[in-house]
Amino acid sequence: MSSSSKPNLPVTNAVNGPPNADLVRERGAASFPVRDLTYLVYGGQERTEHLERIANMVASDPVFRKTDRFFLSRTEQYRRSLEKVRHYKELIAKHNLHSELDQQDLRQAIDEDLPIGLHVGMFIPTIVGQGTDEQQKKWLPLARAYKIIGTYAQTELGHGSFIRGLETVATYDKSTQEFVLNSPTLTATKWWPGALGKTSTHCVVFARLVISDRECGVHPFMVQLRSLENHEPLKGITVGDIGPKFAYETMDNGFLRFDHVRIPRDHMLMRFAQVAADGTYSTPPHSKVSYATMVFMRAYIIGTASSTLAKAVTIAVRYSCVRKQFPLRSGEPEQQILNYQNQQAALFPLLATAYAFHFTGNYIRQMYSDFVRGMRAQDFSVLPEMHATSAGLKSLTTWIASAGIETCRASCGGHGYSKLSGLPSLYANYIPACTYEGDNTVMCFQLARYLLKLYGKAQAKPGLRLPGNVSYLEKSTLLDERCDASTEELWLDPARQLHAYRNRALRLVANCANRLVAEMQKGKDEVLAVEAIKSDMVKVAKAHSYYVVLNNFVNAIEQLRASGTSTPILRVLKTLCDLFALHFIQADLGDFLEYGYLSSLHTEPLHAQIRRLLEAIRPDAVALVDAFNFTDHALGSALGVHNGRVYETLFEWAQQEPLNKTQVAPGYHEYIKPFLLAKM
Ligand SMILES: CCCCCCCCCCCCCCC/C=C/C(=O)SCCNC(=O)CCNC(=O)[C@H](O)C(C)(C)COP(=O)(O)OP(=O)(O)OC[C@H]1O[C@@H](n2cnc3c(N)ncnc32)[C@H](O)[C@@H]1OP(=O)(O)O
Ligand SMILES: Cc1cc2nc3c(=O)[nH]c(=O)nc-3n(C[C@H](O)[C@H](O)[C@H](O)COP(=O)(O)OP(=O)(O)OC[C@H]3O[C@@H](n4cnc5c(N)ncnc54)[C@H](O)[C@@H]3O)c2cc1C
Repeated sequence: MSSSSKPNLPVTNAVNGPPNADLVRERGAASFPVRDLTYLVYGGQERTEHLERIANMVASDPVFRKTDRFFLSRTEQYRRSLEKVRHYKELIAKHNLHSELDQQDLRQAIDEDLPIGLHVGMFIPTIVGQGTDEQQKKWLPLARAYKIIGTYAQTELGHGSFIRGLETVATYDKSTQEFVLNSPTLTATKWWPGALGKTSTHCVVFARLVISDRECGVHPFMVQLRSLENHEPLKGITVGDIGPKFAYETMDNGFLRFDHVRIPRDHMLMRFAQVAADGTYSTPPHSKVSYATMVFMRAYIIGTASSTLAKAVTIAVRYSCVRKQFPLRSGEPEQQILNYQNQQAALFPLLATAYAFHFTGNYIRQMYSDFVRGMRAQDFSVLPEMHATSAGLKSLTTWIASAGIETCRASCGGHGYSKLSGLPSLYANYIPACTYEGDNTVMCFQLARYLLKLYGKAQAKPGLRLPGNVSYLEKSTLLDERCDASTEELWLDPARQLHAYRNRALRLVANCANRLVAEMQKGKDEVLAVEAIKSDMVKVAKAHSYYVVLNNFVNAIEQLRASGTSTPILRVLKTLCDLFALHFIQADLGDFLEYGYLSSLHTEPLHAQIRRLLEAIRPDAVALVDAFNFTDHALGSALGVHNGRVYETLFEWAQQEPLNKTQVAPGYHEYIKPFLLAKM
């Protein structure tokens, strides 16, 4: 079956001409209607077409061009991103894109780490989440109209993960009803906040509140940094850019120091904790409620892992269909490299994972909106589950996506190493997601601690009912059960796949809990006992998060089946889900073998079934990446162009290299000529 209709996307940036014949053939051979899968991914036909209109507008707009980015200096890249911000604002006005969703769509289409990312992603959400109604009324209209530009300044030179260790102080001065912000040490310097260095006029600063020498913990404060007239830093404020980074050149990550800067009392964001005029402090209803913006951003990051990985896989799969190396036998035509099993084994599990993460993103969005509804009604009961689940999923998805982009790059051979492949910058700009919004390892501890607690509770109180995704912790009898997937066919049973993931997670939790007890029996207190099991805690968090991802993928397919999704689409999604499930068992086989859950009786059919799944996906691989519907602008890759004119595009883009502006190299006269022409 061929695609039901052609995607309505322009082929920008790529060199025009007849499309690559192999890609055309692959597209014609898809077993499912590609367009329908695109609608499924983006939430229906109408929404897809709306996104395409925005994507087309951006892709054909010269201000948003990306192809020159590799040849610009850091300062030029920052200036260009400001130009894009200005144009983004002009387009909002011109096309009446005033809704939050429209603006999000537009930013996504622009596809760059713009210096307003923190303004939109953390500054405004913190005002919304932590500000009183009056504070929201005062700052939100200004922020939404970009009359002020803000960021989220929490991390310091000396502390990021350990928020309670922050050193910036906000001392309440009752006589003037002001807070005095101060950076008492070098390590108290705010360091890293995006757009802090050069762009922001304001920021939400996290500082330790001190009232009459009493420490009241870390709280958020609204602080103006720069003049709204001339952008000069205000008195007492030292601010600047932190300098060169691994990548992320368009973002002015900054430093910030306060020298006894005074702000009015109503600049503390007081939705949950308050300081009255006389200095009376009211505690928040939950001690971690001021961390809520981070939970929001973690949920957002989980949602973007799918699209980021999908971009890398799209580039690598398309290129692997165009690229040919070696005939199988002499005299035969050369093979597309995607026909090689090793290439499929590298790329198809990542393709499956990009789809798996799509459903994880839907799940966390739903969980987050339930949580926000609860918070508005002063119900914080879901916070621990939301925090733990999002911390674990943020870690797993960003780790897999980061490693996956690198696998895609390596799978493109030499051309993958060229920046023109788009993969090096995709990787370099994405990997900090493993660090920001909570170092992944530190986040894993949070989830593991939550699971260990619930496991302990379930052990102490048989019959206790735990919430959905953690209910398996009640069932210690699961530990005695073994895998019975002794044939290839049985490995395709979702119940058996989930059983394996649940069993592994429970075993690791139980093992960790036992080790904790054993360490304490050796005489350690609980704190030191936890230190002795920390690497196991990371494994626990990952194992649980894998289970959550798979469970959601399986459930999503069931829901799609129930809502009448067509058989070809269900079939291909089921194949991807199977590959996701089996690949990550194969990747962590030791976990499953160690406790005798699996034996060679099961591993042989497991490996064989994975090989069959790779073969099953091969004819649909191009259609499956096409269904993500990226424009050439979004991919920014000479290897991933929709028309497959890879070599023509690479050649043309390389001509832009500044070294090619002259035939004779700069430096020739000083450095090459002397030894070439030297007498022997
Ligand atoms: C949809 C539209 C979106 C628009 C987006 C626009 C585009 C945006 C693009 C932007 C791109 C991305 C840019 C990146 C920007 C990056 C920003 C940042 O990095 S901001 C800084 C982030 N910093 C961190 O994440 C720090 C990590 N550290 C922590 O979170 C915490 O310190 C800690 C959790 C590690 C420990 O906290 P601590 O206070 O020390 O608590 P304890 O460990 O003692 O735990 C006590 C207790 O509290 C529970 N807890 C901890 N945190 C939370 C929480 N957040 N919520 C609920 N509960 C929490 C913990 O589990 C313990 O529970 P207990 O029951 O006692 O065991
Ligand atoms: C690109 C980028 C953008 C950022 N944007 C912002 C921003 O806008 N605003 C902002 O406030 N911050 C921002 N940050 C800072 C970021 O949030 C922190 O860097 C992050 O939270 C990690 O904290 P850290 O740097 O203190 O790492 P550390 O905690 O110092 O981690 C170093 C190592 O120590 C390990 N470790 C730490 N604690 C423990 C422990 N208890 N047990 C065992 N191991 C441990 C970690 O796993 C890690 O391997 C940004 C960072 C980057 C890279």
